[in-house]
Amino acid sequence: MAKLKFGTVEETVVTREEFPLKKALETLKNETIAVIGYGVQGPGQALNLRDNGFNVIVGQRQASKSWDKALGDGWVADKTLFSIEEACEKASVVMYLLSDAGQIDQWKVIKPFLTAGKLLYFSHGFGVTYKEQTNIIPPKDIDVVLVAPKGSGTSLRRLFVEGKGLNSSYAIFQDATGQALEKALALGIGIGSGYLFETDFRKEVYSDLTGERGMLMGALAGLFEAQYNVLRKNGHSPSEAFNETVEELTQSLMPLVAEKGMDWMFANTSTTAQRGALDWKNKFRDLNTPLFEDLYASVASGKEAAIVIEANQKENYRKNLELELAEINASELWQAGKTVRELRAK
Ligand SMILES: NC(=O)C1=CN([C@@H]2O[C@H](COP(=O)(O)OP(=O)(O)OC[C@H]3O[C@@H](n4cnc5c(N)ncnc54)[C@H](O)[C@@H]3O)[C@@H](O)[C@H]2O)C=CC1
Ligand SMILES: CC(=O)[C@](C)(O)C(=O)O
Ligand SMILES: [Mg+2]
Ligand SMILES: [Mg+2]
Repeated sequence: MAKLKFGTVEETVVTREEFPLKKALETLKNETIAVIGYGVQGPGQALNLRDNGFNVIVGQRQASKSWDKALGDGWVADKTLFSIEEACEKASVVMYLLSDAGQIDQWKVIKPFLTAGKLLYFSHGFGVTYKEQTNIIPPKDIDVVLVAPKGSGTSLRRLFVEGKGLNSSYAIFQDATGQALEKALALGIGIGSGYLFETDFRKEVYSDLTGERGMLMGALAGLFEAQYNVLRKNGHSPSEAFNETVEELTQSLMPLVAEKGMDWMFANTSTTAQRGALDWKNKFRDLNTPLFEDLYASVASGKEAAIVIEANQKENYRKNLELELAEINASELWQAGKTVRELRAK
């Protein structure tokens, strides 16, 4: 495993060069891999494994949208597509990719199939870390590992089809067979990860929940709204407010950050922008640090997990979520975005 310097800190990273697909296939050649759940990660991981030549089947609740999606992707009922129970029975590797709430609900169903020597795989540290709330306590005589793609299952699949890879983190919670690490890395390569970063279950879930509630999704969405509203209140048109809040960020500036970092983005903007942004950066950092501290504490205390679990148990959860998303879509900000996107020159 490669030791790479991140700033001054050395970390373990697994590369496709040292763990090529051939080695991954060899490692798992006697395994039947069942991907349980066909929502967002399920399809991405299952299709990449299938295309990479692994022996993979899908387990999914029948009479559901996800079941139909699996059929549409070429999984065949009673051949490669089964009920959750049947798939778990056939499998030696169970990839538990139901929603985190679904995992709690179905744990009693899959647990009897987790017999000695099998491997249980997660893409999140949620279930195991918050065990007081989830009751997900794996039997002692199985391997328990995690490979968590750092992005949407949709991106995992898209990048794979383009011949690229999405990076993932990996962790070993339990090594009953002595082969847990080898198998976890083989699965990580098999699902189409580019590079694999070492972590543990707790760190994965704390950082992931912080990231998605914070910068990656919650903070981003909230800051968009705040700036857009202020511009609109001061008489700017929707297109102007949208362009200066979202469009320029996604189309021009973030690609520069992705390419070569923040100083590179700054270096490619005007001196006027640079001076002002460098000063305001510190104000935004200092004002938001306490909010991020609150967020991390809420994650670490298990409060965020409790909120998710409770919300997901509500009968009308999906419907309410759709209403919330529809409300965002209907807002002037995102309606303006729709028109602006149509005006992108091809
Ligand atoms: N969405 C993503 O791109 C990412 C997800 N993850 C993790 O991967 C895992 C899977 O997440 P997603 O793909 O987002 O899940 P999802 O929310 O798309 O749901 C996956 C499947 O769970 C099934 N399901 C839900 N509740 C059920 C129940 N009570 N009984 C039976 N089946 C049920 C649904 O039919 C669906 O096929 C989670 O641990 C998540 O945190 C990790 C990285 C990114
Ligand atoms: C896509 C991803 O990595 C997230 C945001 O953490 C998630 O979907 O849970
Ligand atoms: Mg997440
Ligand atoms: Mg994530």
